[in-house]
Amino acid sequence: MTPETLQREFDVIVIGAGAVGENVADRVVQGGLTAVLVEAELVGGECSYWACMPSKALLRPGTALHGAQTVPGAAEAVTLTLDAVAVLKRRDYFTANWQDDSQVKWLEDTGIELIRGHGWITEPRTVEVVGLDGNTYELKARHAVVLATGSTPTTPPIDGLADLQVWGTREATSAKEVPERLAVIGGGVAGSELAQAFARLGSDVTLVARSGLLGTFPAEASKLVVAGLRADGVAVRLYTSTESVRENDDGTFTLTLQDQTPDGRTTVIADKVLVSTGRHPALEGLGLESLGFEAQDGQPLKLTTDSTGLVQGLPDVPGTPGTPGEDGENPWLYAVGDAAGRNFFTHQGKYEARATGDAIAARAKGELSGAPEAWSRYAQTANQHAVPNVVFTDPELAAVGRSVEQAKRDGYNVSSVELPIQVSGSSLHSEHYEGWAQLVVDEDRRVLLGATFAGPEVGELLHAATIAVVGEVPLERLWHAVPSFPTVSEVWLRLLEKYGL
Ligand SMILES: Cc1cc2nc3c(=O)[nH]c(=O)nc-3n(C[C@H](O)[C@H](O)[C@H](O)COP(=O)(O)OP(=O)(O)OC[C@H]3O[C@@H](n4cnc5c(N)ncnc54)[C@H](O)[C@@H]3O)c2cc1C
Ligand SMILES: NC(=O)c1ccc[n+]([C@@H]2O[C@H](COP(=O)([O-])OP(=O)(O)OC[C@H]3O[C@@H](n4cnc5c(N)ncnc54)[C@H](O)[C@@H]3O)[C@@H](O)[C@H]2O)c1
Repeated sequence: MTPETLQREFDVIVIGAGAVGENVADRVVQGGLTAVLVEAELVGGECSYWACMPSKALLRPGTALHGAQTVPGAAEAVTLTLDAVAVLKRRDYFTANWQDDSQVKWLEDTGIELIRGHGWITEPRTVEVVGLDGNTYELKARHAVVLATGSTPTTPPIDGLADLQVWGTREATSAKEVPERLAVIGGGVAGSELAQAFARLGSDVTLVARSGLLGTFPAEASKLVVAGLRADGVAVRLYTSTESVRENDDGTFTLTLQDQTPDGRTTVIADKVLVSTGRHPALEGLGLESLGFEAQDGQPLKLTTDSTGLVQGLPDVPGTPGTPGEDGENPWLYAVGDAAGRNFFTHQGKYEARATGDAIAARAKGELSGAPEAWSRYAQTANQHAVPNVVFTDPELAAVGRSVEQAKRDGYNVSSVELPIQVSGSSLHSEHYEGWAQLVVDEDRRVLLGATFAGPEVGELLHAATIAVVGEVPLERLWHAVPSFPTVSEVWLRLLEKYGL
């Protein structure tokens, strides 16, 4: 067939069909508008195929086995090692073998149109797509264009690295074999989770972190994860920088590391190197320069959005229809999820998507003008107060809201209360259960600003804290939320008692 140029018009164009883009499109269609999703790869995006789902599928069997190994009676009944082939097979199931048919079916059922190809903005409210079918699409949006393009790994400036075929998180989460020796560069969430997953699958893992591990968490919490990784045989190298990476003749890699010891330089040899040193919004090649946005100081381009996801600072081009006036009327460009650069979590991106989709529909119907009220369905207010975050290592880390330091920086009159988790529920859970919990309190209002938990399976404790933070539940009322006996949640009671209630 001869390639064609096809012109189409929709109420809303969403570029990027990850979990976040899908949710924006869903909400605008529920709001009575038409929507098209433009997707260059797989519908479902990073989370479904190369991030959350496969990484958790790789981790869960190890956590289940370790759980059984730490409970007398069960320990005697289980073997000591995972069946790596079966684990990889289960991971393949959770990624649907990297096929997006079921997600495409959901789009069809929901009334969302899909155009496969790379899209970019050519002028206000106009997106061009080079379709994977060979056609070119010129799309016009009556109401909004939404950037839900996700994020891109940030490559660290390590000598030699740029020339080598190393793993990023995509290669690690979709690995077909377990490497004998794996070196992980980056002590953040992805590095910690994947180091443990591969160690438990049988790799000899070295994890190199230039500072502490999981440095956004309180040290008492992250040190439990360091201990957990070391117990699994991971060589955790903290406060160590990677000077260079070289490929050897036999296809292995040599990392030269610098630590803080006097003659602090060592080498590590690995069969695979995983680089997991953070991500930045995927905003390149989207035509944003044509709208006047430019990257600053050699850093990747970053956008600023308001509480509805509306991109701020869109230059007003006189005489161009569809550009916002100085008072912000006629808004049309939004960014959500990883592309918005605020949080890099699927759940929070989907939350942003729901608010943005509803705001677009409400603005189109004249039901919303200007900025929405905080905590209304159109505002991403939780982004400022209560972003939940679980690290799925074993033990897990779970946090929501402000840390003590953040709360002080934001001008709150802060106190905190901390405890090791030692309740009947934790001792029943497993032998030698080790955990730690912290509440961060706004002393002026006597409400929670944040909470952190560390320990086996504490991720499931987090939502109670999220509700308390979002609900601004006074501590005196929280006292009446009685945790069941004998659950690990009894740590809430101990924390409130220690606080003085
Ligand atoms: C290893 C790993 C594990 C993770 N685990 C978790 C977890 O357990 N829990 C959690 O909450 N978060 C987790 N995350 C983060 C989570 O994956 C992201 O926050 C989430 O995927 C962001 O969703 P998104 O829709 O914004 O972007 P994406 O999922 O990246 O989707 C963006 C889509 O846009 C498409 N696209 C980009 N540019 C264009 C273009 N110009 N034209 C057409 N299409 C385009 C891409 O192909 C992609 O499909 C993890 C991340 C990693 C790396
Ligand atoms: N469970 C989850 O929710 C989950 C799991 C994995 C990833 N994610 C998300 O994906 C994103 C990417 O994960 P990530 O672990 O790559 O990012 P991250 O920001 O969590 O960690 C990056 C780490 O790399 C280190 N680093 C940065 N530059 C470096 C350099 N030049 N040399 C050595 N170390 C360097 C940082 O100090 C940091 O510890 C995160 O923002 C996270 O939100 C979430």
